[in-house]
Amino acid sequence: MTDPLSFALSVTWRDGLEIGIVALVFYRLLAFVEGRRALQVLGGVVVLLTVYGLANWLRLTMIRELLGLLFTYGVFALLIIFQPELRAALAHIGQVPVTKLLRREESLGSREDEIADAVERLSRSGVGAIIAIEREVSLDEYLESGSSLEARLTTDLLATIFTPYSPLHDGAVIVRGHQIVGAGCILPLSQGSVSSRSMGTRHRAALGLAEETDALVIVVSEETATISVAEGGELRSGLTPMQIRDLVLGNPVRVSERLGDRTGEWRMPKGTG
Ligand SMILES: Nc1ncnc2c1ncn2[C@@H]1O[C@H](COP(=O)(O)OP(=O)(O)OP(=O)(O)O)[C@@H](O)[C@H]1O
Repeated sequence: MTDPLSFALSVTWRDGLEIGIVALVFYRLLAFVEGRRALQVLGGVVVLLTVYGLANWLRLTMIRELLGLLFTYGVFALLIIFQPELRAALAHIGQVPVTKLLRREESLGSREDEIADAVERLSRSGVGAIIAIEREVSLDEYLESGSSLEARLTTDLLATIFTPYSPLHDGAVIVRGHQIVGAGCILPLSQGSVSSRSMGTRHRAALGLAEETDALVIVVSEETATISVAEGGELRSGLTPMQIRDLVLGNPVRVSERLGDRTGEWRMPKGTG
């Protein structure tokens, strides 16, 4: 048996590098699934693995065999269930920093001000809107459902797009950097269990995108003029344009009313429906 000293001396820089890389991959993986439904399923898998380990240890052969079968076929089921998350994760990996640098816009205006002003204007005039701001995970697949644009992001343009009867007012606007790259886009509806039958599709779509990607999704309610934000699988309501500005900048914001939570249960802002 090797003693601890000779073991420590046998550790090379390659071992350190490998441990570092594996730790980083696990950390990024956990950070990615945090707040998504994958985390809940991961919890279920851990419970089943524990039961399997116990059954193995206690030699409960029938339970062990049954769980073995479940794991064999469960892999295929998980691949189908988590197809959107896997796609998002692969897209995330594919976005190497070089392509990100190339994408940075040449002129850096204050997009947070343009968006906050637009949200304020839309809310004041009771015009419904949904604005998805792309972050690390590409929103290209959702652009396909709407109209592609290459327009500089301005308050006026955002307000114009969502004006009722405008051809592009239905659906979401997608913002990438300082550009509006899509309008009239259809977002995935949240899979969360429905606790309010009056829940509207606009808020459900915002939460759906926030469950599948790391996008910041801003919603202005047509019915209540409430400003909400879906982010990291959570929907928060009752925000001010100033708070929207901070969130676009990436600053944390304290919000009193949380409508959605990480269990997938959520309800609509008071007074809707
Ligand atoms: N999947 C979707 N992706 C993007 N936008 C959507 C989607 N589904 C609905 N919408 C938008 O939401 C509008 C319908 O909103 P609805 O009244 O059902 O939702 P809501 O959450 O109650 O919002 P509001 O409070 O503004 O009424 C549609 O006209 C469309 O513009």
